[in-house]
Amino acid sequence: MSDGGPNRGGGRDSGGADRESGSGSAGERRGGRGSGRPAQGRGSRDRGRRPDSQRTASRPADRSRGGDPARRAAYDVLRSVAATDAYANLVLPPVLTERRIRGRDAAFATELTYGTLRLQGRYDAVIAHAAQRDVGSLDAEVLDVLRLGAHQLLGMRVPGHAAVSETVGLARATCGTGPSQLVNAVLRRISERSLPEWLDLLGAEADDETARLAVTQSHPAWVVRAMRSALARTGPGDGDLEALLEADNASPSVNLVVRPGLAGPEDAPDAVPGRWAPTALVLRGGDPGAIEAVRTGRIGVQDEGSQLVALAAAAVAIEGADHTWLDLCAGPGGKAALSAALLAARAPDGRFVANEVAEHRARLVERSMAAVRQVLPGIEVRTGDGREIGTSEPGRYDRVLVDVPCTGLGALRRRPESRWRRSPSDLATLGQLQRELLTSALAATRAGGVVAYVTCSPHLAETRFVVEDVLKRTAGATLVDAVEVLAGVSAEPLGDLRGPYVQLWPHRHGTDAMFLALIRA
Ligand SMILES: C[S@@+](CC[C@H](N)C(=O)[O-])C[C@H]1O[C@@H](n2cnc3c(N)ncnc32)[C@H](O)[C@@H]1O
Repeated sequence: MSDGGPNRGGGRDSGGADRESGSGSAGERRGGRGSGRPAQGRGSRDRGRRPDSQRTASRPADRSRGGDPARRAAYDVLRSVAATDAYANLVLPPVLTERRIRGRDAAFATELTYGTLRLQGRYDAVIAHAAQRDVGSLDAEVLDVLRLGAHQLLGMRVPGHAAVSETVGLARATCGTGPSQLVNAVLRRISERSLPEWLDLLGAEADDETARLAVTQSHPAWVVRAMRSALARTGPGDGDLEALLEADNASPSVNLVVRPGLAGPEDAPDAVPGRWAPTALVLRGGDPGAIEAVRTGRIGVQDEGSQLVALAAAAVAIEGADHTWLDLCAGPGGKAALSAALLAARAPDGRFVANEVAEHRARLVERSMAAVRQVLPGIEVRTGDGREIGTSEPGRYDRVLVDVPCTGLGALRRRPESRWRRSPSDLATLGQLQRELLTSALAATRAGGVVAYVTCSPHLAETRFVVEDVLKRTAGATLVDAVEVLAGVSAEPLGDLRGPYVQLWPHRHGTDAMFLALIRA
């Protein structure tokens, strides 16, 4: 649960803005829990304390007429996400900039937007109960307003009276007076129970354990089942399934990667060393864009799990030449930049090809690689279909990274809406593409070279099933124990990993759920 920020009754700093790379509100990370009940006295006291410099430029009367700017921004982003399939982390920052919503108001809007999206499944069940009707029968606009109100009441430290009255004001401004009365009635009913009381109630009504976890932890049931199966196959079993789902609902910290040969930890003085990857830093707060080394690309923003798999891909021993590397699916370029910097340290005259099928993402790769070119001139960024490289350049590369397009179920913390957009049918389409890309990667690798197959999904259909299928059809290819290789690059033992595959987890390692298989061609 998160702090509300000033004028929202919490009165504590709710931290910096969330972003794809994962900063998020410090309030949520602190894990404090409000009562979820009205707290009028606390709210009015805190309103008086709010420094002027932190206020959004609107008077209370304006806020109750039109909804306050932070709540309005969150509402508009939710509407865009629903209506245009937009990504919240791309839509929100420009909205905040254009409307000059800054500081703690920006942090409030960010937490309200991302928290509401992540916990939408939970809140829809609460709303259905309180409204005594199916949420599908509500207008989409009204439902979004109710979700925002539910998150303020049950997921943030906003006093009940402020959450209800400000959200009713928002409903009046966006949906009209009639719907605002419904919003008022439903939010008042929601505010009568605390979050634990609601979770007990919803859990008790669920048909089975999967349904209970799906509704209380706000994940589609098919994702709960997939996570259970994946946990059961990796290390200590699935006893911590609920902890995983909870971790998916929290904002991740911002991880930085110090690109070898380009920068050092002293270039990010507000960060502390990461736990596992020697290249990783964890930002203690603030905007990574304010760091000069980040702006110039010597340091990047990258999940520590992504760093670990790139480090392991570069570390696995190969005999003979080791200077021609390929990243088959490079966009937006985080792993390519780290890998190319590692190649530069080993072979400054080495050649690194970063391939990406989407032109706009290839431009992002170009940008990620700009600073690395200083230490590795032999970088080529290409736009093309990775499935063709195995045929056009057979046996050309010493090392190939194939970080395939996937459902992204391992990065749900960073993509608040993605769990509601994916469906099991995506697995069939992606599975075929993943097999073709891995087959091409193996064909592009010389005998004795190595392919690193990576996903940011733990779904078995995207991880070991793909690898095992392709291996059956590829003569001479053999698995290398990726757990052993990773142990050689990690600063600390990663615990109970079961080889030959590596599967990282948000709740066990604090990383995205990255999967790694190392295959010798
Ligand atoms: C998981 S992302 C890669 C992330 C990247 N390795 C990084 O660390 O920044 C997968 C990428 O594969 C690209 N892709 C999808 N189909 C492809 C294909 N047939 N050939 C090459 N790239 C493809 C997608 O556009 C996407 O940018």
